[in-house]
Amino acid sequence: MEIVHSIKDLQAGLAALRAQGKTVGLVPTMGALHAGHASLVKRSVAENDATVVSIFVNPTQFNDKNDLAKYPRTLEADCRLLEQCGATFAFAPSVEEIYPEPDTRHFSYAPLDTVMEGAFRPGHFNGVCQIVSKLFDMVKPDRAYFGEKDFQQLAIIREMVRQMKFPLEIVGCPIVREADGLALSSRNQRLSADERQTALKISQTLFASVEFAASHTVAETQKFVEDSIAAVPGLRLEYFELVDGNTLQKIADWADTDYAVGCITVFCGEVRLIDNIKYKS
Ligand SMILES: Nc1ncnc2c1ncn2[C@@H]1O[C@H](COP(=O)(O)OP(=O)(O)OP(=O)(O)O)[C@@H](O)[C@H]1O
Ligand SMILES: CC(C)(CO)[C@@H](O)C(=O)[O-]
Ligand code: BAL
Repeated sequence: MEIVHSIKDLQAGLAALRAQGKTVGLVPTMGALHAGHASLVKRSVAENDATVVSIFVNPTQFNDKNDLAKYPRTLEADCRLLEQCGATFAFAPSVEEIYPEPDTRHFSYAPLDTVMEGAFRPGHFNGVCQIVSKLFDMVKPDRAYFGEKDFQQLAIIREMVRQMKFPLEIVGCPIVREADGLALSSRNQRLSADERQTALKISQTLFASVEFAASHTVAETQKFVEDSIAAVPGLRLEYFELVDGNTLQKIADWADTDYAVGCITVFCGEVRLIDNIKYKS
């Protein structure tokens, strides 16, 4: 595996592969890699001749400076994991390399990007689209891999690709969880041992809500989740929304969709965690 920091070096390496007719997969990340990321990388390695993994804590998608400052950075360990997964390039650019001047482009995919994370992290998806579109332009991948843990992000990137006609395939990958159910997240590293136990209630509540939903209305299921989280000291619910998985609009009745998804964001102490779950129709 080659570790590259400049766009020029990355593109030189990619040109050599392209000249041999090789396909390229791209896995965009912000580093602090874990088994969730590894699942995306392994899938790309299996489906493409070469895999680029970008490691870049993208400042334009952070609306909270504290969150940006505290985001874990573990480049050496990340590169060891990527090597084991069979990645071809780890692309770890500086902020100046990616944004030599401010990116003034504005991306708007309303109503997909105005609800949930879009409402609580103003500008977040604009920043995500800025960096992801730059990566698509730089790498020109055949396929790009994103996790379903960031469910709304995946929907917005699919819409960006559709509208901007990027000639690539977006591959959504299932959420990887700890053995006890907690969704893997780089931000889990910031949890104390006690908080880690408390955070477990998030996935447990989602799993329980799927069983509950089988014999209750959407409104009752909403209340079940809200009450379950409120009953846990140390957790603060930011939102829980039951939405159509394609439109991301709230549903009022299970019959409104055959693809219902519950998206949740919870503060565990100071750490903001997200998760989601599908409901059977
Ligand atoms: N547990 C997981 N299962 C599957 N994919 C995941 C998981 N965690 C992250 N990903 C995916 O990895 C890619 C990079 O995500 P990112 O670097 O933000 O990691 P992260 O763990 O989601 O970090 P954080 O949630 O703290 O921002 C995204 O496409 C994301 O959806
Ligand atoms: C897609 C992404 C790498 C863009 O910075 C980020 O939003 C993430 O890690 O999900
Ligand atoms: N995984 C989404 C990146 C972020 O939280 O900014």
